[in-house]
Amino acid sequence: MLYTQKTPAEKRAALRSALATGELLRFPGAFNPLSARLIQEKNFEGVYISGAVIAADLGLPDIGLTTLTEVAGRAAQISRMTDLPTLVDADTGFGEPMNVARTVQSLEDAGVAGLHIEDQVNPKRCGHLDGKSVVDDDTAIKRIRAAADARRDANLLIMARTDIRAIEGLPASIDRAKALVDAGADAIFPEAMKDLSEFEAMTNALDVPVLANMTEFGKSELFTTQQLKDVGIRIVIYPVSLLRLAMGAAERGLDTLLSDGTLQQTVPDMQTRARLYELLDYEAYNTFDTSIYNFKV
Ligand SMILES: C[C@](O)(C(=O)O)[C@H](CC(=O)O)C(=O)O
Ligand SMILES: [Mg+2]
Repeated sequence: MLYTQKTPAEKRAALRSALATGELLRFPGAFNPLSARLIQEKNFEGVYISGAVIAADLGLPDIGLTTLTEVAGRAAQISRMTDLPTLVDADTGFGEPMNVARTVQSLEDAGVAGLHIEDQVNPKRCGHLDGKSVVDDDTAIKRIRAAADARRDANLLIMARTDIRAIEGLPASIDRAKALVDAGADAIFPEAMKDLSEFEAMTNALDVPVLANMTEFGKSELFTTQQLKDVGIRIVIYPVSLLRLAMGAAERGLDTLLSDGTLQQTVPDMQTRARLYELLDYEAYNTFDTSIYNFKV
């Protein structure tokens, strides 16, 4: 009832131990707090909180327009709806290294289990678009060092994302990832890898967990969990997928309403009232309420 039964510290410790097993952890992106509950019910290992989704939700392109306050607020709403560990997209960290430190503490307060900070210059853009640029080694390292130093819970996962692959190629991307691990990154998110062999080169070169981004309509093919596991990937995100599915269904529904004048035909595609109430745990609230009114004096 209400929300998660686990503290952020417990979820962070759980993520650390799950990563230590060497299994592949699947993190679909929640597009709202309720969808995080769905992800948990379906037994995924974690919930991703996408910057692109937060921006899109506000009607904004994903070019660094959202603020730390907005991202931390959404991260808190989503994290408190699930017992699963959450991983949040902190973009470029919202400023200089000092700002990165504040970002880390704000997101830690929001209850996330981990976050990633990327090496793009501001204004950043979606990692799967062309025309990105990245900062130099020194700046990228300072961001990660500031992030690692700022956390108060040693289990908060600091993941470094590098966007350098699309600009300077795979070897540069491996060098950058190694430098970011030396700077204190607990895990690496190599953005826009071209194929499976590139993911494999990355996992072979590093001693820390590597994330694969299975975003649709991007630069990487949509590999299966088995394929990713076989090349040593330890976390996979489906950042925008649930939003795309929901918005696709919403658009088709609106078209049906326009053409038919009723949504009758679309009802079988809808989540039922019963299923919604189940996800919301209505029953528990009922019981709670009844127990109050059954109180005998
Ligand atoms: C992972 C990502 O950073 C996100 O914000 O979800 C995006 C996803 C996308 O735009 O498809 C990304 O840059 O890959
Ligand atoms: Mg993003």
